[in-house]
Amino acid sequence: MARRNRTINMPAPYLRRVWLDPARVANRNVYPFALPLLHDDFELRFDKAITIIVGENGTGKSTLLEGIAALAGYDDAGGGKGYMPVDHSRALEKTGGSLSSALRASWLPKITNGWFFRAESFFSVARYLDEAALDDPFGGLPPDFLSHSHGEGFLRFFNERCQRQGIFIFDEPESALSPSRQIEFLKLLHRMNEIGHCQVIMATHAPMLMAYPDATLLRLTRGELEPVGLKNTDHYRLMRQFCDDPEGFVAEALTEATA
Ligand SMILES: Nc1ncnc2c1ncn2[C@@H]1O[C@H](COP(=O)(O)OP(=O)(O)OP(=O)(O)O)[C@@H](O)[C@H]1O
Repeated sequence: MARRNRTINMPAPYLRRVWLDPARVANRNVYPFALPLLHDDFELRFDKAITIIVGENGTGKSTLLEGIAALAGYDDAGGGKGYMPVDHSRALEKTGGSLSSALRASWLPKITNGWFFRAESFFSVARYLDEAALDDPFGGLPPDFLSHSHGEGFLRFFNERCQRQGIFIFDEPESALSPSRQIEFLKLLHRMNEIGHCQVIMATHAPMLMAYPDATLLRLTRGELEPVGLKNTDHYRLMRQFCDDPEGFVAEALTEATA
C-alpha cells in the first residue's frame, strides 16, 4: 500500500507524448476514428505541466481527453484509478476505451495516480466517494461533496483531490463555476503547477482559464492541434467584443439571427 502512494521525485509532465497507431484503428468510417483530429499522423507532445486545449464545439476535445484518461487507467466516463465501481451506466459518451486502444503513449515515468474530471459524471463520482467513506470504518468523516452547491462541491473536490502527485484531466471544469470561482480554480491550477508533481491536461471554453500564464495553450481546428496565444482564440475575441459593447454586440447578433 505504502509503495503505491510513494511520491516519485521527478517533475511533471509525466505523460510526454501520445500518438495514433494507424495499424490499430478499427474502422476509419465510424466515431471516434472518423474525427479529422485522429488522422494517421496524430501526435500530441506535452512540454509543460499544464496543457490547455481550446476549440469549437464538436472538434473532438472530450473524445481526446477520454482516450488519454483511459490510457492513464481512469474510467473514461470520469473518476480516478480505484473508482471503477462507480455506476456510469447513465453517463454519456463512454468512448475513450476504443480510442485508447489505438493510442500509444510515452511516459517519464508512468504515473497511475490522479483524476479524470468531467462535469457530466461529477455527481455519480461524488456520490460514490461520499458513500464509500460512510462504508469505511477507518475513513473518518465522509467528504460530503454533495451537500454543497454545484460550484462549492466542485471546488472543494478539486482542492481535496488535486494536489497529490498525479495526472489530472479536466473536461470543461468551468461548467459549474461562476467567474469568481473560476479565479479560485486558477489559483488551484497555480498551486498544482508550483507543487511541480501534478500534470494537468484541460479542455475549456473559459477565457479566464485559458489565461493561465505557465501553460501550453493549444487550439484544435481543422483537425490539427496548434499553439495559440490567448488573444488569438475565438473565445477571447468574442468575449472582448462583448465586453467592449454589450448592447451593440447583442443587437448585432440578434439582427444576424433574424436576417
Ligand atoms: N459516442 C459518440 N458516438 C458518435 N459520435 C460522437 C460520440 N460522442 C461524440 N460524438 C461526436 O464527435 C464529435 C466530437 O465530440 P466531442 O464531444 O469530442 O467534441 P468537443 O470538442 O469536446 O465538443 P464540446 O466543446 O461541445 O464539448 C462531435 O461531432 C460529436 O457529436
